[in-house]
Amino acid sequence: MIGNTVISLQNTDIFQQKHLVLSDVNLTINKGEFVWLIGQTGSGKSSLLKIIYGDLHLTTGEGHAGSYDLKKLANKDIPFLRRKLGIVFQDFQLLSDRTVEKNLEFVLKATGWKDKTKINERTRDVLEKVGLRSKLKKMPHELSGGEQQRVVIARALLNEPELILADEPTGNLDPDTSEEIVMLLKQISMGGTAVLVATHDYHIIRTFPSRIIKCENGKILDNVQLV
Ligand SMILES: Nc1ncnc2c1ncn2[C@@H]1O[C@H](COP(=O)(O)OP(=O)(O)OP(=O)(O)O)[C@@H](O)[C@H]1O
Repeated sequence: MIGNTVISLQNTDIFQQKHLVLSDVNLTINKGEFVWLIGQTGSGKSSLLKIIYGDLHLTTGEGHAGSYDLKKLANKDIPFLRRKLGIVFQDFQLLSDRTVEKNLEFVLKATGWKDKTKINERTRDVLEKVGLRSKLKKMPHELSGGEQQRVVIARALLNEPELILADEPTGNLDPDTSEEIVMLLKQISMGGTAVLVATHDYHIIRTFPSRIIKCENGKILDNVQLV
């Protein structure tokens, strides 16, 4: 992280298979900020997230995520970059054949944690943060949709990320549960972790007003007002 800046993209073009999706992107996200990301389907939201977590390669302009220079990112750096990012995506679901505890332990071990006591403590700490300490031994199918999403958020918090990236985190949830999930993400941002949330749900944005960035006509617009 350079100063307060967690994400910085300058004059960046974003491509999918040589097709230019977003051009001349300029975006800065600071520590503790909560930012909504909107745009019609196919406008480039996922592509923007992919540049940030190293799934698309940055070839033009400048880009930094935490202390990582996205332009110089080598394949070997990607797991380390992702440790600094908490990822809450629908296609990064929980392992259905393991308890909540084992799901979290799996990620800790995969990211280099070895000490059993520390793994136990960290697992319980993050579940406490998301209000699910009592669900440690449950299987994912024994949890509600909202509780499963809380476990996904707990998993994203395991390695104390500088930024949480969330893609439609409330997509399958009812309005009350959606509000609880966004409230939790807001609390996390108030603790200093930046949070970037892609959503199509304008109702939830109006309930929790915050900075909005929008993908539109191949550009990123900043500080957008909803009409
Ligand atoms: N793997 C890919 N190969 C080629 N083109 C792609 C690929 N993934 C996405 N695209 C194209 O890039 C553009 C932006 O897609 P992207 O997934 O970033 O949009 P989005 O705003 O996230 O859409 P949604 O809201 O539907 O998730 C679209 O025109 C899409 O067809």
